[in-house]
Amino acid sequence: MERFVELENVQKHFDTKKGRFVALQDINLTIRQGEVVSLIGHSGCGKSTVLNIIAGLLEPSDGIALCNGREIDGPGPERAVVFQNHSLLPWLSCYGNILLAVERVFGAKEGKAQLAARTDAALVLVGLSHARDKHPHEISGGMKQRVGIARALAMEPKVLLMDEPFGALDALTRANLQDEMVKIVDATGSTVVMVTHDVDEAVLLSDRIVMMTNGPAATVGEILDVQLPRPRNRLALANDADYHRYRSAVLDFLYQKHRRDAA
Ligand SMILES: Nc1ncnc2c1ncn2[C@@H]1O[C@H](COP(=O)(O)OP(=O)(O)OP(=O)(O)O)[C@@H](O)[C@H]1O
Repeated sequence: MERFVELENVQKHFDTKKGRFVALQDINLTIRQGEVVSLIGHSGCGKSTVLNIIAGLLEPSDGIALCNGREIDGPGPERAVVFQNHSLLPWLSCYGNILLAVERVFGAKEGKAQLAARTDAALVLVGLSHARDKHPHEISGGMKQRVGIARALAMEPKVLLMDEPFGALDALTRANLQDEMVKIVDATGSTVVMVTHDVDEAVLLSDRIVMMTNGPAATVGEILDVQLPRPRNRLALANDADYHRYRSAVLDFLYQKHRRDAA
């Protein structure tokens, strides 16, 4: 598989009132096309900073970030982001929110019918056709998050970046959405980079789990290859020895090797 996102010796510091704070140091990571990669680590270790560098929302202080062989020099539709809080426009319907993004990306070269077809297809993908005309305040948190995912996918990004996309949801809704995401990833072959705190989510969804050390100067500690066959099924995995082995490896990294006591 082709190298797709590359971080080479990335360092990121922030100049604060108290002086320079080095958040990331020596981050080296290569993500291949079609791969689902999770970033996991304790709070504040720099997961979002890594994601934001790939998104082009933050610039590395040193080193280089590449997408498809080109230096990332700002946000772009090839790298769509889904945040924890859906960030939908409240005055637009579900359909309108997705259409807006679709128009931005494809509006210059496609007609209205094509743009509408893209929008409808995205709603179908996340099972939300029935809610197409509803506004964000009329739907649940899980549905809003699905609209956010549909909006990102409708842009046909080369990489889908997700920052704790299910973090604000209750456990059941989160599980449902994770299951949907498993299917969407299988169906679309998307390249996904996802920040998560949830070990089960990481194992269920990922091809590789990037485990980060604690900051300051956080870096990639270990990378776990998750070789569970796809399609994956939550119930079947509950009794799968390999699943539990992967899960234990992540827990061991977080709570033995890189334990961080509560502040
Ligand atoms: N703009 C900024 N200015 C100063 N420090 C920052 C800034 N952005 C992030 N940091 C610091 O950099 C470190 C990494 O932050 P980041 O948000 O990437 O961590 P995280 O692993 O995503 O955390 P969480 O899991 O709690 O969301 C933290 O110590 C944070 O306080």
